[in-house]
Amino acid sequence: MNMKGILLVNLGSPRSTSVPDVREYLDEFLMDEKVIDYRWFFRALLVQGIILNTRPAKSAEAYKTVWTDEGSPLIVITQKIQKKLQKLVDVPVEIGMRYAQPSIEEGIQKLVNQGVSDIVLFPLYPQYAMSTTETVIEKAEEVRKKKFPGIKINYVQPFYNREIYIDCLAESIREKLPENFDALQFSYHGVPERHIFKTDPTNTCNLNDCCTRENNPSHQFCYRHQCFNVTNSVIKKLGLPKEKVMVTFQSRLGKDKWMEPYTDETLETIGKKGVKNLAIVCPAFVSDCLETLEEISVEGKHQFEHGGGENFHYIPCLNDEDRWIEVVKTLCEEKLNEFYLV
Ligand SMILES: C=CC1=C(C)c2cc3[nH]c(cc4nc(cc5[nH]c(cc1n2)c(C)c5CCC(=O)O)C(CCC(=O)O)=C4C)c(C)c3C=C
Ligand SMILES: [Fe+2]
Ligand SMILES: [Fe+2]
Repeated sequence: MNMKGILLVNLGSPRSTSVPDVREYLDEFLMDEKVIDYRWFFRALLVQGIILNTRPAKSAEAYKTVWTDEGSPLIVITQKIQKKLQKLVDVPVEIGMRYAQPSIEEGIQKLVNQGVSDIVLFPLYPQYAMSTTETVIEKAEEVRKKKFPGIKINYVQPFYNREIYIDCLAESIREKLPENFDALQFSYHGVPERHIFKTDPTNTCNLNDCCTRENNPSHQFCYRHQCFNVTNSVIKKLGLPKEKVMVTFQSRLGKDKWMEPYTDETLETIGKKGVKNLAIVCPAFVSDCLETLEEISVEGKHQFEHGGGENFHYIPCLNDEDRWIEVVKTLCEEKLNEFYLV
């Protein structure tokens, strides 16, 4: 029988906080056609001609504020998930990053070296997006065809609507919610609106009410729907009234129209509208990273306080919580078992 293994894939971080390492990372990341979806010439003009002149120095400073002795939080947490999962399953578990190191190719190579030929690859993103799930699968398929034509890869699908995940997220939030809060803000990583239209094979999403309607055919590929779906399912489990909940989108880059409302603008204004005590959670990320630890916990807190808010409470990601590792195990095992059916 073929030997099986698991590859956990996350986004990736720079090798270090030095400006050249951050530049190299941003170059690989932003030159991905699934992230900045312009034609090569215009993408290169924007990324290599403009963004890489100024952004690496700014991002390097931000990375320095979250970096730990062990390295980037995103990588360190992914390694912790790997170690905990390895204790629960009897097949090898490795990690790979979509950008920088350890690469998806390195992760697959480590599994192959242990005799694995049937791989369950888990993109660690709850919601589908062209710039996350889709680019991971495309890259893994490219690597498989070029370097490992004899192996099989079975992909764990976005799990935004899986009850085990929603239960886990809701419980994690419930434990960390402060006693008194005026609002709970769900801040998801944003994407340009164009990305949603581009990946909608049904052409039925208009980024309006349809994203919250039941059974619209575009939901499988609509990041906006999947964010609302997570929010609604979680608040139902928590028994929170809708009036106390906000959904916003963070981390926009460039001049395109990104999904609204924007997290930073919301944080600047809600204090004056009476939200003095705020809890905020970021369910587009399963592990804490630059975008949660710096953009939300530090910058977001300043924005909120600047706009008249008083108590800002950041709720960490699932990271290596035991109940989340159980969810990862279940989702991987479902896909491992599918190999027996083929
Ligand atoms: C056009 C640009 C970007 C799109 C589209 C995008 C989508 C997207 N990203 C994540 C998750 C993460 N992004 C992270 C950092 C980050 N993202 C962008 C740009 C886009 N992301 C940039 C330029 C950066 C780098 C940092 C910076 O300069 O601000 C991270 C953190 C990485 C880390 O090392 O900690 C994550 C995670 C999702 C989920 C997503 C679409 C849904
Ligand atoms: Fe991003
Ligand atoms: Fe939609």
